[in-house]
Amino acid sequence: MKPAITINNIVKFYGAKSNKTEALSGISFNVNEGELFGIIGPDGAGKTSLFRILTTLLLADEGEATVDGYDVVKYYKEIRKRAGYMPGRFSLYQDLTVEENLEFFATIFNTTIEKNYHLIKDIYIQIEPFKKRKAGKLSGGMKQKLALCCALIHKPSVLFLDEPTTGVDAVSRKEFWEMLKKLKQQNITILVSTPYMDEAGMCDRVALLQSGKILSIDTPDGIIEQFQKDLFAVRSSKMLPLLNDLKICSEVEDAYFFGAYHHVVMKHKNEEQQLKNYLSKYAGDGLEINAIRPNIEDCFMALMKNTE
Ligand SMILES: Nc1ncnc2c1ncn2[C@@H]1O[C@H](COP(=O)(O)OP(=O)(O)OP(=O)(O)O)[C@@H](O)[C@H]1O
Repeated sequence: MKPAITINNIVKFYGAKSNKTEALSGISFNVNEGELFGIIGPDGAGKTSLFRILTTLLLADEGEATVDGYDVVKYYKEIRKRAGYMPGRFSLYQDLTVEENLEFFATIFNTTIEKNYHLIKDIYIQIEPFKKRKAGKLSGGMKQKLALCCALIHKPSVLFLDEPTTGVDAVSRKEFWEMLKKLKQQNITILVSTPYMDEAGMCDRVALLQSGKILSIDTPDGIIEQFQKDLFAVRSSKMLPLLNDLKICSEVEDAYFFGAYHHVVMKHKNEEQQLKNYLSKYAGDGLEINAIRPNIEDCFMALMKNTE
């Protein structure tokens, strides 16, 4: 399969020599044509820096990258025609209406809303009733839909979406991913970043990014399969002392809060009985110990622990 994006050993620093931040430490990976590829990482992982380099808004200090076959430095003008970019913040003109924002983005790309309406139709009809409303007065979910329409209006072949679902409610987040799946069917390559691990499952492949380094790249199932340890969800009515006890248990590799439970990673296989014995003092406090399958967040936690 032909890569739509190639990233080869990209390094990015900020600040003067004495106070340097290494935002990206030699990142390399490819995104295939028509792929929905997710970059999952917490705040400060380097997601925005990478997006700005790929969309030709920032120069890397080392390495090369191409988008749609074009080098991001030499052929930046070509890339600007071919890439759609939805930055995390400030992509809309708050004082322009919905309609005016869309018209503005169509005009700067020398096209019209009519010409590419088919691309945005499914998304735009959801905000059309509010087309006379100023963007600044829209809800988070509506802003997100409008920003996506604006990024699509010039018919890009590659779409860069930087944290499009941050600060958006759970229903709108789900709807947004459904929209991305539909766009993928139109053979648009999508690189999307998110701090929400639960969104990883919606991507064809994901890269887990932490402190400018890639911890793993694989399909969501592939990442989960790499997790080879026994994992338990544990709870009782005394969650804090329970966590403290788990953290000092010699058989436990890691223990952390996870919703209503603690997730407990064991050092060795088949030690459920040892865990039960160790936690027996919580038997009268509604102790529950369930063996579970890891999710992406567990994998991320384990990978981060390995790089500490
Ligand atoms: N202009 C800048 N000057 C100095 N440091 C910067 C600058 N931009 C980013 N950084 C630092 O580089 C690192 C990566 O930031 P980046 O914004 O790329 O990450 P991110 O994953 O997008 O996180 P966030 O969602 O918080 O923006 C962080 O440590 C950040 O503080």
